[in-house]
Amino acid sequence: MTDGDGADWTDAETFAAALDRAETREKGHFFEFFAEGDEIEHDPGIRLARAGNEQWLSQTLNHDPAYWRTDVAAERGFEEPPIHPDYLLACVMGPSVEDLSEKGGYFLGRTNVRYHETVYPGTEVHVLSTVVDTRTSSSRPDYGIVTWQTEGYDADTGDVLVSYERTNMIPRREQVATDGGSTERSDTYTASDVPDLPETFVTPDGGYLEDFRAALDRAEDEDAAVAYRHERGRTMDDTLVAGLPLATLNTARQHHNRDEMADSPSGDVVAYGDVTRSIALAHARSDEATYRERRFENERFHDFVTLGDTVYGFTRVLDADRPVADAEAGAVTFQHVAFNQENTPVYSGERTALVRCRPE
Ligand SMILES: C/C(=C\C(=O)O)C(=O)SCCNC(=O)CCNC(=O)[C@H](O)C(C)(C)COP(=O)(O)OP(=O)(O)OC[C@H]1O[C@@H](n2cnc3c(N)ncnc32)[C@H](O)[C@@H]1OP(=O)(O)O
Repeated sequence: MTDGDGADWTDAETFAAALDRAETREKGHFFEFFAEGDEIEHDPGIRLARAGNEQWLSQTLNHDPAYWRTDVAAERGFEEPPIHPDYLLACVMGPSVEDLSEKGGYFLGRTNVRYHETVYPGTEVHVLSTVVDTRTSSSRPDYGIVTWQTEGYDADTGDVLVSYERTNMIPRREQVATDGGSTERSDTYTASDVPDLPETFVTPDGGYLEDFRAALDRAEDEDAAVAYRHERGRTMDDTLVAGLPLATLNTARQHHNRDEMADSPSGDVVAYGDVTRSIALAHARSDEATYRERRFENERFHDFVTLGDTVYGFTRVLDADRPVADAEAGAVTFQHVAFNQENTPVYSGERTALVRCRPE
């Protein structure tokens, strides 16, 4: 095979020499690119399709029929089966990766996740991020830490659908002197991540609002916590690790480039944080009568999840309100932990959802 100048590209040496001389057209941005207050519109945007929603829900075990059965959707007060909040969130973060984090680095956490509207299939979503904080990582001189506020909004109406603050480690173009912190990995799950745990755990009798309220009352009498694990686990396969993030336009090499990841600390591709969390949340939701998702706070990704790892879930119930008038549901605040087959926590976060009252 020769081109016009007679170069033989199938000759290994010729091609290796060409690659050596070639400049790489880079993707993504280094830490130095980001300055507080900068606004970045993420051009790809995304169109939310029912097929993508159903693929996400089936693969992550979020088997809640309100998201595909019209009769159940109507009973739950939706116009038609809507887009699931986990899928919506992942689809808003996905198109932002190319601009914000494709250069590499780790998704550390997210907070202030708010769902502003119910979203239906066919919605075109545009995504906008604002840099809210940049700082040097004291423990890893090759990285800085950036926090962005991101909003996904309806391209037709301009209404904000979901918003959150996300923090990543981002590689620096230039290394800087640090304050001398260690570059060793710290214990990634610290006591401060979990409220103090009493000796005794109480498990609710069921998944309705009354069950959570009764369990919290019982726990208070016995100086116990309402906490339990969920039985299901989900082993991370190619569909979950590479397929689902790509379906949200997430271009992070961590999920789909095994060649590049072989030399990274994880040694292999790692799961998209939104997939890992959605699986643990699905395990939790399978033990509760969810009505609506409301908000998430203090989400942290503590450790890598790689191909072949299995994701399980653990839940502590922190609070349960009285029913909201007319909705026949009330707010429950949970702390969820995703953990792997070695019982290592990989994700934790606080979630408030409306949970249905027991039917009459
Ligand atoms: C979409 C996507 C990628 C993308 O987006 O393209 C992804 O899905 S990718 C997959 C999901 N992700 C992961 O797989 C990461 C799992 N995780 C780990 O493997 C370990 O966590 C670690 C190796 C990253 C770090 O390990 P570690 O060094 O032991 O961790 P820590 O010392 O706790 O944190 C180090 C510094 O980050 C500061 N820090 C931590 N958390 C927060 C937070 N929430 N807000 C603000 N600052 C924070 C901390 O304050 C410290 O700052 P300093 O460097 O200044 O001390």
